Amino acid sequence: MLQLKNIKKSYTTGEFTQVALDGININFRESEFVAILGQSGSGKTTCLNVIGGLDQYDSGDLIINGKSTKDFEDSDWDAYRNNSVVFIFQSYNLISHLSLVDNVEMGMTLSGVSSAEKHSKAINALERVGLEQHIHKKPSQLSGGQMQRVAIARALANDPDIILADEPTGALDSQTSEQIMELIKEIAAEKLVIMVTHNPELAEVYADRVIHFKDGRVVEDSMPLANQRVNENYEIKKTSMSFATALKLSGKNIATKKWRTALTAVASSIGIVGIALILSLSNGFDKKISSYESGSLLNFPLTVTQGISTSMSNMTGTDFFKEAEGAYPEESKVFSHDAAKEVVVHNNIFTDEFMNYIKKLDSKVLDGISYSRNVNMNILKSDGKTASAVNTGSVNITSFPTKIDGDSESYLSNYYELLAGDYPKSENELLLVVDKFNQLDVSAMEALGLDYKAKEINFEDIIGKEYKLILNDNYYKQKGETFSINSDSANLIDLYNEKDTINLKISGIIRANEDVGSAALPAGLAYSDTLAEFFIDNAKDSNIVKAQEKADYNVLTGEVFSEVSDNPYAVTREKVLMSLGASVLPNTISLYPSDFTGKDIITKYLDGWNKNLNDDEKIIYTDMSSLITGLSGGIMDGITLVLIAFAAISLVVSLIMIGIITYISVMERTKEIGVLRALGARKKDVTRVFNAETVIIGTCSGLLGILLAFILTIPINIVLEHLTGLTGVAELNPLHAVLLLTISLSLTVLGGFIPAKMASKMNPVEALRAD
Ligand SMILES: Nc1ncnc2c1ncn2[C@@H]1O[C@H](COP(=O)(O)OP(=O)(O)OP(=O)(O)O)[C@@H](O)[C@H]1O
Repeated sequence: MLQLKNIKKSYTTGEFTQVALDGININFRESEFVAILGQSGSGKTTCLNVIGGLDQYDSGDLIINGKSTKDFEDSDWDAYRNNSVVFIFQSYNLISHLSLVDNVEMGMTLSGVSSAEKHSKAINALERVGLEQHIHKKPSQLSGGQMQRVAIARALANDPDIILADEPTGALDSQTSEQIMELIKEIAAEKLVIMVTHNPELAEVYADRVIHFKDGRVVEDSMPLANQRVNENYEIKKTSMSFATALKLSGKNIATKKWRTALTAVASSIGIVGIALILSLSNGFDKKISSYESGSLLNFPLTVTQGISTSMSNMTGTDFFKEAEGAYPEESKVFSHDAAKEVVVHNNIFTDEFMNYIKKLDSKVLDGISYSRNVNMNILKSDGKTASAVNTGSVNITSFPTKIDGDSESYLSNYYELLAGDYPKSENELLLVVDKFNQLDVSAMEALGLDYKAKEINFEDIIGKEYKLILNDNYYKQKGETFSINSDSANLIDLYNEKDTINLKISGIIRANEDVGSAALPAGLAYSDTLAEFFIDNAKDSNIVKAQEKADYNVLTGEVFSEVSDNPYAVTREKVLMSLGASVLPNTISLYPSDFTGKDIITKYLDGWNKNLNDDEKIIYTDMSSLITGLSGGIMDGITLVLIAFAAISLVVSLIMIGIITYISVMERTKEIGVLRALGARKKDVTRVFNAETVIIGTCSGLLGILLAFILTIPINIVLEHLTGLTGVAELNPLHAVLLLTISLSLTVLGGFIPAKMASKMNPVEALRAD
C-alpha cells in the first residue's frame, strides 16, 4: 500500500549539507506494526515526516496505493495528511485551549464531517482509549499517558490508513508505555502503524517488523515485502476549513486570554470612540444650524409680488439696478451716488410662463411655496339660526405653504405641531393656526363664529366646525347697475342653506414648532391654495366678474374709479376684479428655501428668468433674509475634518497594535499551527484562523467603540445643554455607526494580515518542534 523508492533528503544549513535520508527503499503492508530503530540522527524522524507529507523528499518517489506523489501539489499533500495519515507525537501535540472532544474532532472538522457524526466518532474513539469520563477536560488537566491516549483517539477518530508514531512512549514511564503500546498494537491489527523508537525491547515485544536505520539508510529489515498489492480505488478527498470553524477555534483561543483581548479591544476602540463622537457632534451641530437657518428663512421667505412695488435695491436680490462697479474698490477715489436711485420702483407682471417656471423649481432646495391671492372668497359661518360672512378684516385667512410637488403635510409637519385633529386631506378642509400661547384674538374668534366670550375653548369644540363657501353667482345678485349680496336681510341663513354651496370644515389645529418660533402663518384660518384655485376657476366666468370687466365703476358700490394711478391705496378695476376672483394669477408668491445654500440656488434660478429680458419685462423679488447671514456649514465641515484626522491617528496606532498582538498570537500558537498542518489544514486555513482572530477583535473593538461613544453622548449633551442651552446636540447617525464598525473591522484585519500570512508560511515540522 505504501512504497518508498530511493527516497533522498538532505538539509543545507549555511555551507553545510546534512544528508538525512540516503536512498530509502521500503514496501509497507496494508496492516502491520513496523518499528524503526536506529541511532540518534540516523534519519528516522525525517523518514516519518516524509511519509506523513509534513516534509518533502528531494528525489525518489513515495507511492501510495500505486499512485506516485512526484507531481503532488500543496493541496494534494494537505488532503493526503488529512485523509490517509495521522501522527502520534512524543510530546502529544494537543491544542491546549480546546477540550478533549474538540481536539479529537479537529481532523474531522478539517475534512468537513457533519457535527453530529464528528461528535459520535470522537466519543467512540475516546471510549476506546478509556477516556470517556474526561471528555470535557482540557489537555492541561490530564496526565502524560492520558494525553497520549487523546492523541491516539484523535488518530483513530479520523480513520486513517496509516498511523505514524514518533516515539509515542518517549515521555512516559514503563508501565504507562506498555499500556500505550498495547493500544497501538491493537490498532495495528487493522491499519499500517509505523513507529519510530529508541527502545529495541518495546520494538521486539510489540512490532511485527523491525527496520534498522543507519546514516540515512536501511541496514536491516526483519520482514521485507517484495511485491506491492495495489488498491486501484484510492482517491483523496480535498480538505477545507470553514470560516465558522476558524472563528470557533480562535474564539476558544481568545477565551483563554480574556484580559488581553479585552484590553486590546478597549485600546483599539479609542480611535473609533473619538471619530464617532466627532461625527455625532458635527452631525448634531449641522442639524441645529440648518434648523436655525430654515427657522429664520421661514420668517423671511423670498417673495415675488405682482404689480408696482417700491423697495430698497439691496432687498431685491437682482442687481440690474446696481450702479457701483463692485464693493471694496481698489481705486483711490470717492464716488458720488444718488440715494434716491436706490429705491426701486418696478412693475412686476406675472405671466402663465412665469408661473410654470416657478413650478419647475427643484423641490430639494425649496421647503415650501405659498401663493397669496387678494380674492375675497365668500365664506359664511352659522350658528344654526343665523348666518353671516366671515369678516376677512378681522381674521387672517391665508393659504398655507405646500411642497412644490404638492405635499402640504410634509411642509406643515416640518415646522408645525398638529395640536388636534388631522392635516387637511382635501381642499374642503381648513386648519386653525394658533400662536405659541395657543391664543387667538377675540375679534378673530368672533369673525370665525367661535365663542369669543369664553376664556377658553376645548380643541374638540373647534375641530369639525363648519363653514360654507358660496360661489359668486349664488352670492351676488344684480340690481340695476350694481351687485349686492343675494339676501333680503342681514341674516344670510337662506344663502347658507342653499344647495349649491361648498362645505368647509376645520380639520385640525396647528401651532409653529418651538425651534421655529414665530412662523409664516399668522394666527387664524389656513386653507389650501387648491381651494382658492377652485373658487377662482368658477368665479372668473361669473356674472359679477363679467360685469366688472366691462364697467368703469365699481359694480359693488357704484363708485367711479379714480384717475390717480400712483396712489397705491386707490381702488382700481384690477383690484376689484382680483378680489372677485377674476385672475388666476396670485398676488404674491412666497418661496421658503430649505437653507441658505438652497436660497442661493433659488435666487440664481429667479435671476435666470430675467436673463435676456427687457427691463420692464423683468420680475424682481424681495429677499428680506439678505439681512441675516447664513452660518457657513463649510466651517463646521472643516473643523470636523481636522478633528477626524487627529482621531484617525489613534486608529493607525491601533492598527499597528493589532499587528503586534496578532504577531504575538502567531508566536504563541506556533505549535497549534504545526498540529493543524499535520492534521491536513491548508496554508489558507491557517491564515483563516488568524484572520478569524482579528475579525473577532475588530468586531469587539468596533462595537465597544460605538457603545462607548453612544453612552458618552449622554453626559456630553448634558454639559452642552448646561453651557449653551442647546438640547440633544450629540447624536450618532446609525449610518456612521455602521461605517465605523466596518472601518474598525477592516483596519484590524489589515493589521493582522501580515502575521496571519507569516503563520501560514511556517514549516509544519519546525512549527511542531516549537515549545
Ligand atoms: N530541519 C533540519 N535542518 C537541518 N538539519 C536537520 C533538520 N532536521 C533534521 N536534520 C538533520 O538530519 C539528520 C536526521 O535527523 P532525524 O531527526 O531524522 O534523526 P532521528 O533519527 O530522528 O534522530 P533522533 O532519534 O535523535 O530523533 C540529523 O543529522 C539532523 O541534524
